Amino acid sequence: MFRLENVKYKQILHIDHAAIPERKTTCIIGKSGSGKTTFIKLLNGLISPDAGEVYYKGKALSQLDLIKHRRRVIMLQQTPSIYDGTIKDNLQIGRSFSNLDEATDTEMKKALDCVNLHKELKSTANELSGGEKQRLALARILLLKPEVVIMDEPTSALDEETAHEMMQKILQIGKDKGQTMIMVTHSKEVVEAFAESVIEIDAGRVR
Ligand SMILES: Nc1ncnc2c1ncn2[C@@H]1O[C@H](COP(=O)(O)OP(=O)(O)OP(=O)(O)O)[C@@H](O)[C@H]1O
Repeated sequence: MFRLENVKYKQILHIDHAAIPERKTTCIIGKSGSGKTTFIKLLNGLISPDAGEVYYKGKALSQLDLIKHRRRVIMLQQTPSIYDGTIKDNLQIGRSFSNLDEATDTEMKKALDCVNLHKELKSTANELSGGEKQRLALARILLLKPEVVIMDEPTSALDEETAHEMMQKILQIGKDKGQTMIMVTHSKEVVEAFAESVIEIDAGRVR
């Protein structure tokens, strides 16, 4: 689904070749500072390589409309963006960015349930804890229909048990929708339990 050929980005990444399969869960692993976040930013076009090319379904990203690309390839950043307003506002804003109709209250409550966030839709989003904000951002993604979901350490602010349970649900939902899931993780347990493909980055290179 993704292919990187001779990609260079600053002094940070030098990728001769890497590929990510469609409709599978791929984990990106590697030490802190090795270039994992930079790697996934290249995939959704948040940054562009200085040399080489990233291909999505055989098309060079440099030739694609990146705004449209980012609706198909959604990225959940390490520190999620939470906007002023209620939980409901924060869920709807994702829908509107993706040009989708508003979600119903029932759909929103179901998404919150999936990520074990048991709060009222009218609660103020910025009063949530760090882990709760992370789960709200995940729920926002559950209400969208991307082809690819990229997550940067999605459960770093959660305890192990909650993290595992939630990942299981999110990845299952992704599979049911036929989505490709890509996830940066430091957790060996997550890799063992969920990875169908693994890319290890070591000092900016794929091992
Ligand atoms: N815009 C930038 N300009 C220059 N250097 C950068 C930039 N962004 C990141 N870096 C550096 O590139 C290296 C890789 O960063 P990156 O965030 O991709 O690592 P990471 O593997 O995701 O780390 P972590 O696991 O700690 O999140 C780091 O040394 C970082 O300081």
